[in-house]
Amino acid sequence: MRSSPAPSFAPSGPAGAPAPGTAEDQEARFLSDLGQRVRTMRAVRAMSRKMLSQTSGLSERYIAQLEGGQGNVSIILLRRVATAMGVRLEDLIAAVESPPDWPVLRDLLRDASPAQVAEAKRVLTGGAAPDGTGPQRVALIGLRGAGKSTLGRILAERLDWPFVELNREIESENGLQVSEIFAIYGQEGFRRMEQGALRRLVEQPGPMVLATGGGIVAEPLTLDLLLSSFFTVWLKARPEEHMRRVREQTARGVARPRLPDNDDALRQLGAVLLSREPLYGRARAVLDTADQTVAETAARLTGLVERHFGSTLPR
Ligand SMILES: Nc1ncnc2c1ncn2[C@@H]1O[C@H](COP(=O)(O)OP(=O)(O)O)[C@@H](O)[C@H]1O
Ligand SMILES: O=C(O)C1=C[C@@H](OP(=O)(O)O)[C@@H](O)[C@H](O)C1
Ligand SMILES: [Mg+2]
Repeated sequence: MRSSPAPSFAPSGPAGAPAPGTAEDQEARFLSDLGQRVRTMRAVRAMSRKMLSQTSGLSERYIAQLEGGQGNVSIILLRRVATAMGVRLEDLIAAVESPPDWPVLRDLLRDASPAQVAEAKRVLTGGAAPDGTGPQRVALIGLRGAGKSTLGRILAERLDWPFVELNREIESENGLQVSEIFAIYGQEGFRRMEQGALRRLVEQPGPMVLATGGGIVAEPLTLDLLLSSFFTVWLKARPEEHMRRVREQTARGVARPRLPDNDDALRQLGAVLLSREPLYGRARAVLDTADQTVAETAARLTGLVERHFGSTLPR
């Protein structure tokens, strides 16, 4: 259980079901699950222990103990950890059932059909009813160096659709670079701005190819909005390839956050990819870009999108 990439944001085990074992066993499992959730959410957000330590004020050693399921963290310190990662405290411990109707809604949703869940989400988010054809919108997701920007631009050109880079939208809306937003407002602030920018794009009419930022899958509401409003494609590669591509870009002078050139950086990238795989895997389509040239991948991506939209594409 601990070694598998548990889907984030979901409490482990059926809610309310009594856990087997003695009270001590259950408590040890609770702490271990809590630690696993902290580790997974930190990895999904690509935060090193050092970064989390700096933003939360907890020592790296303390965070390591927490993630290892050792020691009974105080609720205030756990709150600091949650705030530093931009997650809800209840997502770290278990679902908190605060609104009085929550248990009823939860039970209804658990037994609902996919169509009922989709309708409930549409009502709750104030979204428009689907018109059956679906908007001509494609979003590319994946880890840094997946090819979202490169392939997105080529795809948009071939389809003659506008190309939008979400991180550039966020930068122009807020008058700050992504790195500055992270430095000033932290992960939580960036994810809020990212969600706002995505909402505004979704409200715009017309077709679009969108290149997202690698961490867009970290915030459940943002991911849901993306999945429900775009034909999403996960551009997949191996950690070494992500690493090599980003390094080659940096060497060519392409402006992007650097990746340190060491084994630890590769290990971290691998851990981030592993933790995000269940989230990236929610895309409607997956395109493996490993051992492929840009031209080959671009041709396959264009074919994939054309097959999906079929006759609705202008000829
Ligand atoms: N098969 C491939 N698909 C996409 N990009 C590739 C491929 N092989 C090599 N690359 C290179 O990898 C880099 C991908 O970078 P980029 O498009 O900026 O990724 P992202 O926007 O996902 O971070 C580019 O320099 C591109 O030329
Ligand atoms: O993977 C990530 O956590 C991030 C990827 C970046 O986007 P790119 O994938 O465009 O580099 C950017 O959104 C931010 O620095 C966080
Ligand atoms: Mg990019």
